[in-house]
Amino acid sequence: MKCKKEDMQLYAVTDRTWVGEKSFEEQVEESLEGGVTFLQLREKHLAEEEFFKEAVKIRQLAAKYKVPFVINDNVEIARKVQADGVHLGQKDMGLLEAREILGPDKLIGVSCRTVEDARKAEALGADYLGVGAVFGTSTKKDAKPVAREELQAICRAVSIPVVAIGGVKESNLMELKGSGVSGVAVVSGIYGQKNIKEACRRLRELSEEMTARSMKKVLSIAGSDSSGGAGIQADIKTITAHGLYAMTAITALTAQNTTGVYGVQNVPPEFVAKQLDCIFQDICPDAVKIGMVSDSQIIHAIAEKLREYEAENIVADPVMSATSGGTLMQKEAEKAIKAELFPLADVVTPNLLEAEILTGMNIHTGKDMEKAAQIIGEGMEGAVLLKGGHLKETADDLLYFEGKFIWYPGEKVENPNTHGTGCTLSSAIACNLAKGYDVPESVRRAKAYITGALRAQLNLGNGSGPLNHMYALRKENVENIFEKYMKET
Ligand SMILES: Nc1ncnc2c1ncn2[C@@H]1O[C@H](COP(=O)(O)OP(=O)(O)O)[C@@H](O)[C@H]1O
Ligand SMILES: Cc1ncc(COP(=O)(O)O)c(N)n1
Ligand SMILES: [Mg+2]
Repeated sequence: MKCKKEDMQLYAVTDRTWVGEKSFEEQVEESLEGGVTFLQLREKHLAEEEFFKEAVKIRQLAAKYKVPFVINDNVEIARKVQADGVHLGQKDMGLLEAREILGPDKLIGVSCRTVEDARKAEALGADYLGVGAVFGTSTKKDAKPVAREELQAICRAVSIPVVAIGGVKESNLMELKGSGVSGVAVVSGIYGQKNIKEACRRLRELSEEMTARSMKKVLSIAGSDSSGGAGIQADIKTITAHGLYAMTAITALTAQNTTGVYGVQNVPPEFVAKQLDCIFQDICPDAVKIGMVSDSQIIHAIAEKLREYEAENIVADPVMSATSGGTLMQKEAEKAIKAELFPLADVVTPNLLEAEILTGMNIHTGKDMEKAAQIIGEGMEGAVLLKGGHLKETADDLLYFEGKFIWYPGEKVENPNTHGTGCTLSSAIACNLAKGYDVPESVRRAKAYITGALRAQLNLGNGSGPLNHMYALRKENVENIFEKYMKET
């Protein structure tokens, strides 16, 4: 399909009614900055020559933001400025004629209001449909709203993307949930607003929520911790607390609690690979965190699959032992993790003890940490985060990123319950990478999250207990949210 459903998320239709202090181009650029995903230039009264000049400028802007750009009605201008396509209303030039002029590769969008028209347009080769008006609109006063049932039926009848148009604004956008549309087309809700960029940001967020495409997915490849504080369980809680969707590939079962590790059962490497096939062939993750991987065959299987599926945003935590002291990685696996997983990672997150083993040096001072991070980073394109949780006075972490050192100073929280801190930190970094933050910002945000989870002072079990992953959702907040939900449903 030439036109992706995601492109329809926030489809802006220009209107020069509100040109004043800001020029038309400034307004369009602001909307692109705010997150518009598709741009239609709509001019009703410009002379041909001016329309052409303007279209050239707007086309460049759209290209700068890598957003598809179409012209309303005017196929000739679309051809001359080499726009990505054209949008045809019911009374505009016919689809076949436009296709003849523009060729097979350009996008042609068609306005329609009924299932019959929608089917016809798809059969004639339309790339997407604009259906409306879905609400009463100030732009087209005579446009009678299309009933929700009809909109739903249209979305079911065609396989090309459908964008809802007509009177869409922040206050009514969510009413389109469940209708099957791929996004919304907005005119005055964008260009009639004082702060266009902010309006677009909010509309985009709402539209993503409406189409339920907004949830990023994070995969944890790690071991299960029966006590729920580290490993897979810590990762699922962390990912969920970040508002994201958690998936898992389990590498080992551990029988452990806050006092120790009492047994480990590794999962056969082929079965780790099988879990990864199932994940990547269906719900492809936006980021991957790797935790406990106890032998080199499992490591090899993981590396192979991550390469095969070209996984992105990989955080590798070289877990060697539990806070309580139990061994979680066999000695022979140390080399494999360095050789096979580190080169694939965007960030690796050793603690001080792991860094000593990986480098063979003793680490006591900040300078030692810098030297160790540099050594670990050799032969890797990604960054090294050397965690300072085991320092005596502070909890300063060090990031070695693109040849530079970035320190994240951290106060040492008085809390003996640190089971799962490393797991939690690495999955929080993966969450932030999935959300689109760069590595230094992802680390900053993850560090803030872990500090809050330690400050919450949860105290469970007889040994070094787990963190409160849910601390940001205080009890009263959760209850309020739930109460509100119960009233609404
Ligand atoms: N007592 C503490 N106070 C504040 N931050 C801590 C404390 N213990 C650990 N951290 C932080 O938790 C994260 C995990 O670090 P660390 O405990 O060293 O890893 P690991 O769990 O792998 O041993 C780091 O950001 C570290 O600074
Ligand atoms: C299954 C499993 N994976 C990892 C850890 C390390 O935990 P930490 O986050 O304290 O380093 C653990 N204890 N158990
Ligand atoms: Mg650790």
